[in-house]
Amino acid sequence: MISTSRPPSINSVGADGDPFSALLRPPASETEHERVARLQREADAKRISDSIDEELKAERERLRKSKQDIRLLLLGQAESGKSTLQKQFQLLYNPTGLDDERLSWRTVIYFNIARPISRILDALDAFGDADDDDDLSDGNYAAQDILSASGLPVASGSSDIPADEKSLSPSQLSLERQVSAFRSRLASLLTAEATLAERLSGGVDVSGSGRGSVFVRSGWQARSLGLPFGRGRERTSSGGRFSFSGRQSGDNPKGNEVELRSRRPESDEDKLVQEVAAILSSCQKDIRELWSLPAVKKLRDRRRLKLEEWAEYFLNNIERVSAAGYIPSTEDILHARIQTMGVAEHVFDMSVHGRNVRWHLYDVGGARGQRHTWIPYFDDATAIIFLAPVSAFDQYLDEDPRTNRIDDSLQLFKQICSNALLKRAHLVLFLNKTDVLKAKLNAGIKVNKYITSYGDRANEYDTVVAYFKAHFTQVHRRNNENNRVLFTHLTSAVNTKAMQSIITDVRDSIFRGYLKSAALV
Ligand SMILES: Nc1nc2c(ncn2[C@@H]2O[C@H](COP(=O)(O)OP(=O)(O)OP(=O)(O)O)[C@@H](O)[C@H]2O)c(=O)[nH]1
Ligand SMILES: [Mg+2]
Repeated sequence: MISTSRPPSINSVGADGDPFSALLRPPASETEHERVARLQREADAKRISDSIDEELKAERERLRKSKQDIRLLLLGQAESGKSTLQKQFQLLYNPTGLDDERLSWRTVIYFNIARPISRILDALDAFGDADDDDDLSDGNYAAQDILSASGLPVASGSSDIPADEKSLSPSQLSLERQVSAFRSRLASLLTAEATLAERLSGGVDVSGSGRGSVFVRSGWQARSLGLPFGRGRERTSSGGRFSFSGRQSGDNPKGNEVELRSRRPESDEDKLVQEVAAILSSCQKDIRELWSLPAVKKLRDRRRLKLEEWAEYFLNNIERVSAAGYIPSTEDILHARIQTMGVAEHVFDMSVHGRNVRWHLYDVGGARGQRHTWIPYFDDATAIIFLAPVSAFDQYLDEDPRTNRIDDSLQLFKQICSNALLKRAHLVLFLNKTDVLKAKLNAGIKVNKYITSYGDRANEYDTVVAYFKAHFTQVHRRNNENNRVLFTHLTSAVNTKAMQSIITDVRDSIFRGYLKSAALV
């Protein structure tokens, strides 16, 4: 048996020759002045040590609490509507946040107008008024291909219109001359397109972005309001995630928002926006004329020119959007298009059935080149909303023009359903852009022309939606080891009224699952 003696008390160590005690003891020759300095040093060291202990305790508490946070991933291919859905969450849970950003959306909206105008002119140059019946599988891709091969000048400021024709309005000239006249009259807007793109992207060029789309990181709002990137509403957490804050003010001091407002008028970015606003208002009539040109309608009808839904929306609203003093409406912001780069985190504090829970929404970039950035967010995801745009049956990926968008969505959904890291996450599917689907079917676009397996089923909304829904459900069923329930909604992410009730439904079902799993832990 081992016998131990009682350890010496701290007061007795010096006396029994303990070496540590001897080291800690002040020298016998210590003067009064040295003693005061030593005591001061010891007090300082204790204060620092106490504050480190406090920080560690707070960090442990923050981690403990954050484990109880809900983490919701918005996943889906590019253009599926993830950022639009995030805006709907913002409208519901942090509406003032959207107000703060309202003016900065002008940069995006002006870009969303300048880009399609340049595409319309390119398509007119390439195809003119040709009455051929060539029906291409994808007008945009083919048009782009032909355009790049044709080497046509884009956005040229000069024109070779004879002086006596210059006073004529474009509609009074032959189509070729009209296009040339439009290019000349819209030259400053066409030039502004590149400057707006540069301003939005902060000079970051992402390869494979297709059709010259502009990718932005979260925080672009601050940049477009004249703040250096990384200030204002953005912060980078230790994990390198970008985030916007909702209601809470912890890492988003109110002072920054005040600064955002007060600095806005002098910024260079603002000058650019004001210049483009002036250009737009001066060439509004030409834009309207170009947009209502029969040759443009013909190109669209013949699918030689496929404009995205946001391009049509802003061109249809050009009068209002290009009016002096224009301030984007909430609907305009919901329609504005800008590609997400990486992962943007948005934090909302929500009270659900009397319980306060912090929600982290992760809005990811959906283009193929962006998908690798999703993985670090998988292991602690509480829930996923997967968005599949069902209107995209006649579209192909910008990143890979041979892949049909619906096909890509199904492949991606399969990967998400079968991913081991995500197997415990609550799964919600939004079959989105149902309004665009309806419009396409009403315009007579045939599903079976793009998706041969559709066969001779009726080309009407209910049948088409049921067909796509069955495919997604089947993918889920075949990749559902955990017998996880799939919650499906038919959505139009730009429809605020409908979305608010769907979001509330989804929020409640996620919250119920969250409470259930918390009870099991
Ligand atoms: N009409 C209509 N437009 C929609 C709908 N959902 C999204 N959009 C528009 O489609 C465009 C693309 O939507 P985003 O939310 O930016 O797409 P995203 O999934 O975030 O795309 P990435 O950031 O590239 O991954 C925007 O102009 C939206 O306004 C919808 O249901 N109906
Ligand atoms: Mg996005």
